[in-house]
Order: sequence, then structure tokens, then C-alpha cells
Amino acid sequence: MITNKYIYHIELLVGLFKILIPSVLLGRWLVAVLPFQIGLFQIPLYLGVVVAFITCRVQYDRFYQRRDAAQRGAVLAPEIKGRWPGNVDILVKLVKAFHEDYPMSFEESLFDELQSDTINVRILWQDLILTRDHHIIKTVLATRFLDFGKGDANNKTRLALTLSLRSLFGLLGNGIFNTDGEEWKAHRALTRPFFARERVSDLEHFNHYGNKVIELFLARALSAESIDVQEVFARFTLDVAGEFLFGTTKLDTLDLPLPKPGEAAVGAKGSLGHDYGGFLNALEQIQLIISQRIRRSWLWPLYEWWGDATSPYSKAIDDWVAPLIHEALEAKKKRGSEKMNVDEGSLTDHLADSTDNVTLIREELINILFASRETTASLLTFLMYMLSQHPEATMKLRAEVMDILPEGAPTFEDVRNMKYLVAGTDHPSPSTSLLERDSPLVCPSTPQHAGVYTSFGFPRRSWIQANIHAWLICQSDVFRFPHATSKDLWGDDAEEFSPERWIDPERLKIMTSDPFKFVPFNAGPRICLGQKFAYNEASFMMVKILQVFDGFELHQEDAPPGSLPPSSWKDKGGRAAIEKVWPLSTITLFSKGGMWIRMHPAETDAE
Ligand code: HEM
Repeated sequence: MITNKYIYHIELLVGLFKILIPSVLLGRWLVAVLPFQIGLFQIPLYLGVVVAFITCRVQYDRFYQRRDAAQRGAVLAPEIKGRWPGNVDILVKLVKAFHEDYPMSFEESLFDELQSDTINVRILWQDLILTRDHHIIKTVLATRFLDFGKGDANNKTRLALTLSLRSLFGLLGNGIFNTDGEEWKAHRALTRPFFARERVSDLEHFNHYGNKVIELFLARALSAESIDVQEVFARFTLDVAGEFLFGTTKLDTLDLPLPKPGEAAVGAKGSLGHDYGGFLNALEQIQLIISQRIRRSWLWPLYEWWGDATSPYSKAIDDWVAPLIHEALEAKKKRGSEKMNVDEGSLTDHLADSTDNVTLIREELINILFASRETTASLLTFLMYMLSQHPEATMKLRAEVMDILPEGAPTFEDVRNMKYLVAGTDHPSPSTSLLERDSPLVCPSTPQHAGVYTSFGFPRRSWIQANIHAWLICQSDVFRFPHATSKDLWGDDAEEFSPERWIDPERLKIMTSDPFKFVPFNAGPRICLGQKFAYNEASFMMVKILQVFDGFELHQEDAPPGSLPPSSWKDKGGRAAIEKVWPLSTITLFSKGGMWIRMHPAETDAE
């Protein structure tokens, strides 16, 4: 059987043959018809024929796509014209910008350069449509949902590789994130009941780990030292997920030593103070490999020609998860025909209740762990950052918390009554949705610059990056980055941190005028299953923090060397000029070197 592992090799060979066979035939014909012998000059001749063949093929495809779009009353999205073949120079700039620039600013400059909110970056001849146009995002995510997919799951023998399916395979296998069509539907049906309202509205399961976070924060605050809140929130969300999803308290990462101010090293994602051990290191490593793959575009498998770089780490994950699944299946046997109640047990138990397929359970668990962890941690981290920069918002938020619940664990109702908190947390971590079209599509007309309406035709097999990322970060109050159209979407104060925009009726009208302006959790049929869980988790943690602390000071000088934003950002204007941390993004957003905050215990200030 052909496994996913070898598909790239086969695709590459098929692709090469498709180019080489006609080129060789053409070359032989040329050699035969030439009236003289060319000897060794045959080599450059054959090379020339290959180059000419590829060029003609690319031009023909372009001509065909343009004609097809025109027949449908559309145009192709404006294309970035790099200096090097295949836009290799743009690829190099993208990678460089990823390491050095303010997130998405290079992409933003490309939108601006072409004066369009939808562009084709066409890296290495692969159509890559970037869009920050919410009309198109709506089409992709909702109205024409069925026309788009995560990747080419059915046709496994063609050269176009998709980022989503193939590059994430090492980690996510065929889980909910990584599948399409009927397979995805089956996953969603399997997992959805676990996120029933009764279960996610029970905030009690955050309490144990929430208390641990407070203890850690207090210990550092009492010694007047800063703490890397990013690291703490990453562990908090992980430990919560471990219990909620896997039904295990074995992770307990909050008990491991934390990085110390001034002594931490720059880690893969944040600061590094401790080696987590097998399972967690494996998770971190795989996520890094995936983000590397995304940057390498469709060429990534070449870097892993001799073996899937994720394999050793997948094995470590398997070794950790397998006994938990085994336990859940054994427990099911003992229960006999009795099914579990919807509000009992972990996700592992529920999945085991529905299937004996160990691979399916494993993949589903890892998918949801992947979905749940960094996203919520990132939201909490950047919310703390914003509070550190806006003491007036901290005061307002704390006043609300102290008014409703000065101590104790908040319930779902408590949180729901905290209007300012809800507004403050309405800024989830950005993410990028990357989808693929398998046939040409014309999107509905969308207003482009200068009020001109345009319909874009997306060529067959384009990758479409609904650029929720660029698009999202600028519009939420926590994640705002310079964005050409954010003011059009969100008003003149788009770049200001202002939870009030979610409360003031007039401003709220702007926010809610089109639900597709704000899609951090995706939209349409594939909307995030954990949205309520994430809001509850983040709100719970913030209430606990604000009951104990009344001020947060950013101490980014305690971060490892090289973590502060480059001084060149000062000239860039917008958020880049004022940012005090260096936001970086792999799949979710994080702060380089951690987010070092000194907490002020409320009692200390009162004295
Ligand atoms: C602030 C936190 C979160 C954000 C911003 C977020 C965002 C998203 C986004 C954008 C997607 C769509 C991804 C794509 O298909 O390209 C998604 C899907 C998903 N999320 Fe979340 N998420 C968050 C937290 C969570 C949590 C806590 C859970 C579970 C406990 C979760 C479970 C899922 C699942 C299962 C999917 C796949 C849905 C599907 O494909 O049908 N998420 N999330």
C-alpha cells in the first residue's frame, strides 16, 4: 500500500517525468533534424529544451487561467512579480521577514504594492492567494465552503502539495484538523458531543491549575521578580488539556522549575528554563518542524527526503498516549454495554466509548491538544501584555471583578456578568487558515481600492490563505498590527487597545455589522469547536489573577538577550514603532524570549 510517507517521492517522480519525457523527445527530434552533428553541445541543448518547455508550460497555464477567469466575468488576482524565476527572491524575503520584521508587515507591503486586498504571491510557480478581504474570506469559509478543502486528500498522485494535509501529517495524521469531506464530518460528529454546553460551562476543572498559577505568580511577586507569563500560561493550558482531554494529571508541567529572570535562554517559542521531557519536547519539536515546512513551501519534503523529520517525535507521543488509550478501552470493557454520561470522563473515555480504533483515538486527541493549547495561552499572554501597557484598563477590569467576585473560583454565570472582561478577552490568538481549491472558482464581486468592484478567479489548485492572521491581528484589541484596511473595517481607532469597542453600542455596531469581520475562531461549518471552552478558560484565569493582583509591569529586559524588538522598528510607524515585545508567529502568535511581567499583589499596594 502507498502510505502518505512516500507520496511526495512518487509525486516528484511523476512531475519530473512529465517534464523530462516531452523535453527529451523534443531534444532528440531537434538533434535529428539539425543538419550537422553537435557532439557535446547536446547537453546545453537538452537543458535549454527543459527550460523552454517549463517556461512554455507556465505561460500556457497562465493564459488558460486568464481566459477561464475572463469567461466567468472575472480577473486573476494581481500577481507579485519577483526578480528571480519562481519568485525565489520573494520567498527569501518572506523567510527573512519572518525572522526580522514585525509580523505580517512584509505581506502587508505586498498588498499595498499591488493595491489589492487579494494577491497571488505565486511562490515556486504554486499559486498562493493571500487575501485579507472579508468578502472573500466569507466565501471561502462559509458560503462556498464545500468548494474548498484542506488539501488533496483524494487525489494522492499529483505534484501540488498542500501545507495543511501533508505538512501536518506527522503530528495530526488523519484527525479532525487534517481531513476533508465525509472523513472530516465523521470526526466532527465524533468529537462535537464532548464540547456540549454543560461540560464547557463547568469552570471547576480550571480551578486546580488556576490556583497553581496564582501560587507561582505570588511567589515571584513577593520576591519582587518578574515571571515569564507566557511560559506559565503555556503550562497552564497544557495541564488543563491533559486532564480534560486525556484524563491524566501526569503532565503537571506547572510543577517543573520555571525560567528565571535574566537567566533564561531564547527557546523555540519563548524562553527556555527547563527541559520538559519526552512527550512535551516531542510536541514542541513537531510544531517547530511544521512551521519550518510552511516556510519552505512545497519544497519542504526535499529537506526530508530520507525520512520524515517528525517520526522520532511522533513515536515519543505515541508511547505517551498509548497507555492512556489502553486504560480507557479497558474501562469501557468493564462498563460493558453501559455508555458514559455526557458530562463524565475525559475526551479519551468518550472516544473509547465510540470506537476501538486506537489510531483514530490517538489522532483525535493530538489534534485537539494541538488546537486547544497554544491558542488560549497566546490569548492570555497578550492580554497580560496589553494590561501592562494600559493600567487604566487593568483598574477597570479589576473593579469589575472585585465587584462581582472578590474571591473564590468564578462560575460560568460570574464570568458572563463581567462585561468588561468579556470585552477584554474578545481577542483570541490569530491563526491562519490555508485551504485549497481543486477547480477554478470565481468569487463574488468585492469592493477593491477606489471603490472598484472586482471578481477574482482563483486558478485550479491554488492555495488560498484566508489571511485571518494579518487580518485578525490588526482588528482585535490584543493583536493589532498595522493594516491598510483595518481602519476601514474597524474605524479610526483600529490600532488602539480599547475593550470599550465591544461595549459602546455605536462602536459595537461597527464590529458586528458583518460577522466575517472578526473570525478568529474561523467561521462556517468548520468553526472552532473549543471556542466557548477557550473563552471560559481565559476568563477564569483572568478573574483569579485580578482577585490577587492589581498591577502588571512589563520587564522585558529580564528576557534572554536578543528578545527585545529591533531598534529599526521604531521608524516603521504603526504598532511596530511602539511595541515593547517582539511578536513572532509560527502557527499561533508568541512573544520572542517570553513575556516577562512583574506582578503587584493587591494587598501590597493597599498598605
Ligand atoms: C483562543 C483560543 C482558540 C482559537 C483562537 C482557536 C481558533 C481556531 C481556528 C481558527 C480554527 C480553524 C482552523 C482551520 O481549520 O484552519 C479552529 C479549529 C478547531 N479548534 Fe480552535 N481555537 C481556540 C481554542 C480551542 C480550544 C480550547 C479547543 C478545544 C479544547 C479547540 C478545538 C478546535 C477544534 C477541534 C477545531 C477543528 C474544527 C474543525 O475542523 O471542524 N480550539 N480553532
